[in-house]
Amino acid sequence: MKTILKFDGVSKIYSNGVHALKNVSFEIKEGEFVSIIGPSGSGKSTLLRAVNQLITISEGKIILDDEEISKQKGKDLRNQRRKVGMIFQNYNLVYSLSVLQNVLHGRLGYMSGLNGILGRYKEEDKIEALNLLNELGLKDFAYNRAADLSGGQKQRVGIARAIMQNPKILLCDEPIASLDPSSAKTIMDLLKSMTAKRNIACLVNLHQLDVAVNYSTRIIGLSKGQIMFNDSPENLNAAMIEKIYGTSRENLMIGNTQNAS
Ligand SMILES: Nc1ncnc2c1ncn2[C@@H]1O[C@H](COP(=O)(O)OP(=O)(O)OP(=O)(O)O)[C@@H](O)[C@H]1O
Repeated sequence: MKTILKFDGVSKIYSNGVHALKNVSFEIKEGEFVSIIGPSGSGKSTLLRAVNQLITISEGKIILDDEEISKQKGKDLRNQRRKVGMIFQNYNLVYSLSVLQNVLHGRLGYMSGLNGILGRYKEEDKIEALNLLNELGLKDFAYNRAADLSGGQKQRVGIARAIMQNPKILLCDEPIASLDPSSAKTIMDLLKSMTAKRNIACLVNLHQLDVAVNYSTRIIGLSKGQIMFNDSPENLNAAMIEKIYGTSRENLMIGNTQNAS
């Protein structure tokens, strides 16, 4: 399997002096589903935002699909960013627009500025967007305003928009943090199945340890900006959990630990 993302000795020091990432190195291969866990402030969001240069790293290299994105600028950076789909905790939809228009926004990075502003999408893009909405159980909502949907449905639109971008990797920043447990399961199941089917890698920030264990092919555990663990979920034992969170498993809200389907 091809490596799609590589962090090589990456550090990030914010202007206030906080050392949010310390010499972080790891690789993600095509089709992998990798969760990043760790206590609040351990650097999970910083790591995710570094991937497509939403923040500039202080040291090291980030290689995305064989090119060093941490050195790229302008058009090259824009082209690289097309390979990275994003899923947000708060969905980041345009609520005044229809569900279909929101999904089509996934194609904006491939269009000229004028065509994008005027919403001149290709017919094949519209067909693909409708097919994706069908796959996600939202076809009947295609012409509703995004504002009318429930949280779980909004996140499904977020997934459709990200996949519409034809990415090599999806970055998901706490994708289920705003959802009830049932919608959260639906979203995790969809994220896993839709990315596996398309061989898209998934890098997911999670606060829910049980979810990370149930869904991931690999878990990266961060503590104070450093990688403490980078292995399969089966190897995440109680001692390691304590090392990552600085507290025992009993003191964490874990939830149920049944395997995901
Ligand atoms: N823009 C910023 N400027 C200065 N410091 C920042 C900035 N963003 C994050 N930090 C600091 O960097 C450290 C890591 O933050 P980060 O948000 O990456 O952690 P996190 O693991 O995602 O936390 P949480 O789980 O609470 O979202 C924290 O100490 C945070 O206060």
